[in-house]
Parts: sequence; structure tokens; C-alpha cells
Amino acid sequence: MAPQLEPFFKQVDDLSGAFIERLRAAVAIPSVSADEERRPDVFKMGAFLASELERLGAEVHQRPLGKQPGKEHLELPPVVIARYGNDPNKRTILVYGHYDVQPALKEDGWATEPFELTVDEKDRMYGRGSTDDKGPVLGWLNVIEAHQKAGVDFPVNLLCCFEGMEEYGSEGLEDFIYAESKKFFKDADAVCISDNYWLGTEKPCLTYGLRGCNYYAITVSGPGQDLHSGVFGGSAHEPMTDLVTIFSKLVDSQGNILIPGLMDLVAPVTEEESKLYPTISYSMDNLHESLGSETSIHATKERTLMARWRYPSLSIHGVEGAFSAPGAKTVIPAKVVGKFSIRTVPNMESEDVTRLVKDFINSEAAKLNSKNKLDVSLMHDGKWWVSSPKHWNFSAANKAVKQVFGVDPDMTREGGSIPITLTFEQATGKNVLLLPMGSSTDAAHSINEKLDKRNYIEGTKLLGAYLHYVAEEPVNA
Ligand SMILES: C[C@H](N)C(=O)N[C@@H](Cc1c[nH]cn1)C(=O)O
Ligand SMILES: [Zn+2]
Ligand SMILES: [Zn+2]
Repeated sequence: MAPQLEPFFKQVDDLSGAFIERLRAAVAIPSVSADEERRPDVFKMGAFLASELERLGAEVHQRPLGKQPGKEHLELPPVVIARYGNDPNKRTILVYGHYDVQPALKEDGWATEPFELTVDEKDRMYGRGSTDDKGPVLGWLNVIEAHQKAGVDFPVNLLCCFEGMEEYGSEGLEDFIYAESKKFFKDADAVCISDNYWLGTEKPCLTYGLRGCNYYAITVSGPGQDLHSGVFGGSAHEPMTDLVTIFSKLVDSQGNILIPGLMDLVAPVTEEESKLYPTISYSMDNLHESLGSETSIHATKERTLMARWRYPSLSIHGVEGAFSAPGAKTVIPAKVVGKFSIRTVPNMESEDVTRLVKDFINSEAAKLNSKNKLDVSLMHDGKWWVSSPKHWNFSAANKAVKQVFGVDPDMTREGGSIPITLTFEQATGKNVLLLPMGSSTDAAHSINEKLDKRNYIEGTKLLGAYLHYVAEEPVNA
């Protein structure tokens, strides 16, 4: 073990209580980027991060991104950028994370208050954002603090880029990163992002691919206002009926996407690629554990991993304007907005996907013989990313996993999306590594999201050890 790691690890253990309190304070700020009313809390969370970083001695800026496109009454939350260390003899690592979270309401089915960190008897820490992505973001701050308190020299210069709109498609960030890649981020030698999850619960992973995400809205409107179904049912075209008919044409119960031409955009599986899947330590039991049920579509782990990583999927998320409360309201909603997304993979280009989606929905809408108005629009898109793990950035992370967890990491792709990953790669020209902290059972985006204390504390050690091994890696590794 590198000699400085031992005192660093011990300090992380000693500070674990303080680190949990830091996470508690962060979870208590409901920084939901998708909810206009929560926008002040997203700003509050950015300010919290900035002040914590300043307290640790970093140079910090909260950089405005201007108005939110399409919602000009809303200011985008700032990007919190920071520099810790400025030693020309050290490598510089740029880390990215996000401080916004998915929406969460107790009545969605949470067992605890979503914005109160609740630690149970098995040291599972429940709270919105605990794993996605406040825990990992705070992990970097914890690493700085533990080095300071242990008196261990910080092994690299650290650049931070923390955004507040990731869960809403990283609005405004792309241009910012391109601009700063020549300025604030110009010294970066490599990029590390901790914002995805292990495949299971025991073995960490290094991730070299992500799916993209194209998010669509179908707006159907007709009646001038909501109607009484007893008075108007059967005599007026109903927006909800049109919408569910269209929804039913998009995807079948086996997950097959029914939009003509869409699967033709997918890169074929090579022989070399198909050899990768059987060796990955993953089982259907792992899947069922994280699903919380046995409602899996595919029979084998290989097919399941391929469905998650290298084939597209189409998910229907919800309907704005529809009756959703308990009880039995007999309303005909006048206007409904159906939301669905397509996770994209190589070689699907966003424009091609959108063209196929719009052509198909418009042609199906024409068959409805309805006088309602239907409009389909792309809300946001983010591209897929696949890179090569043959780089010193990955070798350093590999050594760190072995050191902290005593195992070789799984090499994975991720079914989720971090739209800005590709931008970092292209704008900086540097290698990007995804180094997750949370496990497969963390329920990110779902009710009862959690981060296990072990993942948070050992994950903090992992991030720190990674920086030490980065400092040791030869240039051409
Ligand atoms: C993997 C990451 N933690 C995440 O949750 N990303 C989101 C990104 C997104 C895309 N559209 C909206 N948000 C995701 O994969 O859903
Ligand atoms: Zn995330
Ligand atoms: Zn997320």
C-alpha cells in the first residue's frame, strides 16, 4: 500500500460520523431540478457545496448559466467549479457530479421522509440524493478533509465541476464545458465521474460506457376544460384515450420497441463483444434483488446485461394532467401530456431517433380519427458514450479498488445516462472514467433511495486511493 494511504484511511474512519452529518445536511435540501417551485433549493444546494469547498480551502466559483431554455422566467442553477491545489508537478484530475435530485414525495410510497437522512439498523442511509448524486459528490469533499486532518499531502490538483440540472438533461452545461476546457479546466489530465452504480452489492466496478437518453412529450388537447364523463363521455373525443392508444403502439410487454426503423440504427453485436458478457460477475438473483421482484423479462444474465447496456429501451414515465389521486373522480381531462424516453446506444443519432419517433406517432395519430390536437416534442436529449478502459486513469482506479475492497473491479457499461460525459471527453480531449460509489440496490430515482454507510465510507477511501494511484501512474500506462 502507498504509505500515505494508511493514515488517510484511518482518518476517513475517524471522520465517518462527520461525513454522515455532511450528507444529512445535503439531503435536507430538496434540490429537485425538475420542479420549478424547488428551484430556490437547487440554488441553496449549490451555495452549500460552494461554502463547504471554501471552508476546505478550495478556490470556488458559482458560475451562472442564464435563463432556462423554454422557461425564461427560471434562472438555471449555477455550476459550482473549484480548484484545490495548484502544483505544476502534480497531475490534475477534473471531477464531475451533480447536486440536483429527482423529485420525491412521501406519498409516493417512501417509508421515511425523503429529505431527512434516515439510517436504519443495517447502516442503510435513506434519503433522496443519497446515492444519486450527493453521496458521491460529498465523497470528494470528504477526501480533501481527511487528507487535511491526517496531515497527508494531497496527491493531485483537483478540479471540480458540480452542476444542478443533470436530472433535467444538463441544460446549459455543454457550452460551459467547451468554454472552460480552455480556461478553468485547461490543466485537466483526466476526468473522473462518480454518478452511477455497481452491478451488484459486493463488487465495485469501473464503467466505460453509458446509454444516451432522448426524452419526449406527447401533448393531446381538445375540450376547452375538464369534462363530466357522465355528461360528455361517448360524445366527445377524449385526449386520454388518444394518448393511451398512442402509448400502446410504442413498446410491447416484452420491452420490444415497435417504432419502425428504430432498431435498424443499433450497431450489431460483434463476436468479441458477446464474449464479454458470460465473464461478468452478475446473476439473475442480483437482478431480482435490485428489482425488488422477479419480474424480469429475460431468462439469462447475458441477455439482461445486453438489454441494459447495448440495446435501446423505451419507457413510459407518466401523464401530466391526468387524474392520479386516490378515489374515483369521474373526470375527462381536457389536456394531457404523456412523457416517455428512449435510452439510446451506438450508433443511434438523436436526430434520426426523433425523426422516426415523430413520423410514427403522427402517422398513428392520423389513424385515430380524432378531432383532438396531438403534438410530439423532444424535451431533451443526451448522447450515449463508450470509451476505452485501456488508460492510466482506469489502471489507477483498478489499483484503488483492489486496495480498498480486495477484489478486481467489474468492467461495466451503464444503462443510465450522464449526458455530459461525452462532452467532457470531447471538450478536454482527455480520458473519462466512471467510478461509482453506490450499489445496485440503492434505488436511485425510485422511492426509498439509499446509500449504504459502507459504500459511502469505503467509497470515500476509494476516491482518495484513486487519486494517490493516479499520481503514481506512468504517463504512457
Ligand atoms: C446515471 C445517473 N446517475 C442518472 O441518474 N442519470 C439520469 C440522467 C437523465 C437523463 N435524462 C434525465 N436525466 C438518467 O439516467 O435518467
Ligand atoms: Zn446522477
Ligand atoms: Zn439520476
